[in-house]
Amino acid sequence: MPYGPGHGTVGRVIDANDLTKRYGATTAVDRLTFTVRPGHVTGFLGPNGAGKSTTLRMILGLNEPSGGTVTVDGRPFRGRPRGLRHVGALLDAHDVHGGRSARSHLSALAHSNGLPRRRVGEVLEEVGLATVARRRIEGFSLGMKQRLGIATALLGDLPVLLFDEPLNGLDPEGVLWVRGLFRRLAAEGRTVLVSSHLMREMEHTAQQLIVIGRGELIAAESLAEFAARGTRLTVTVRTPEAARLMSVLAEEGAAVRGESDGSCTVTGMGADRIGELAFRNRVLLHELSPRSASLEEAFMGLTADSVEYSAGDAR
Ligand SMILES: Nc1ncnc2c1ncn2[C@@H]1O[C@H](COP(=O)(O)OP(=O)(O)OP(=O)(O)O)[C@@H](O)[C@H]1O
Repeated sequence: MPYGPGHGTVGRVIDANDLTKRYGATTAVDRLTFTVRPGHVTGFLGPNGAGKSTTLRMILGLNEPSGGTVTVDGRPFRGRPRGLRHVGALLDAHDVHGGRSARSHLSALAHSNGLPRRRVGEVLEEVGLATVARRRIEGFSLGMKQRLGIATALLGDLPVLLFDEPLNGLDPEGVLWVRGLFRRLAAEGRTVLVSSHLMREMEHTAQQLIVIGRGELIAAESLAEFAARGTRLTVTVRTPEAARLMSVLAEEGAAVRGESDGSCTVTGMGADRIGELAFRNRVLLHELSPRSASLEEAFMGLTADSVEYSAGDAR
């Protein structure tokens, strides 16, 4: 897709300041402050109900903040939604008229937003729906609807793009395609904000992260910074003398957990020190493997207190 220097390089920043949204007694978004910059993909992460969609809707001006501000291009919300001429967005892939074809859906949007007709063909090609463009949308799979939603977001060829859970329903090939697309859009100098409730989806998609839980900011940093802060080293140890090793390590301040497969998981102590203590206490080791917690584990650890519904909840 053409996106030349004529579009300029300023005015692609999303700035939220103390952004708040209340629905009666529910605070969906709670004094969120963050900045989303152009040039890389920013993942907007949080468990279900964390307030991601509400935040995206406020960025678009579809919901009015109860407090604070959010600006795109320095312009605050002024009571009028930002249409397809200002910010490209995929909010809900199901929110389309099923009786229409993909082409007529996009043509109607292009017409009502004053966008050139040629964009319809271009975005259909871009998202891989050109060959099914005349089929009714109601026969589309969720993956095809996601592609159509992405086409809608791209229609205006805009510098700021928002995608709410765009990877939902895509097959592995579709996920790879969408990752490549987002990276290219960001490399072209656009601001790309992508929401998800799964770290494993963002791990290979985003370079920057904004993590929220129960409407509050938990982290706003690069993926590398998040990984360094959130992951903690554990060591897997196998020994025929587990009980003795556990007491030796516990005495030295490490936390040791026995696993169902007979191994021990040690936290709070490096593999070197564990090996040294085992040697000194003549404990035979069969395995000593350092292991970093996955980003998914780090994300779940950081948001554990803010999950609305978790396994085991009697709701
Ligand atoms: N129109 C509304 N009226 C009342 N409560 C709402 C409304 N919209 C959202 N909420 C509440 O606000 C909170 C945040 O919802 P939101 O949809 O923004 O979260 P989310 O992070 O996008 O979650 P999900 O991934 O499940 O869509 C939830 O507790 C939700 O029930």
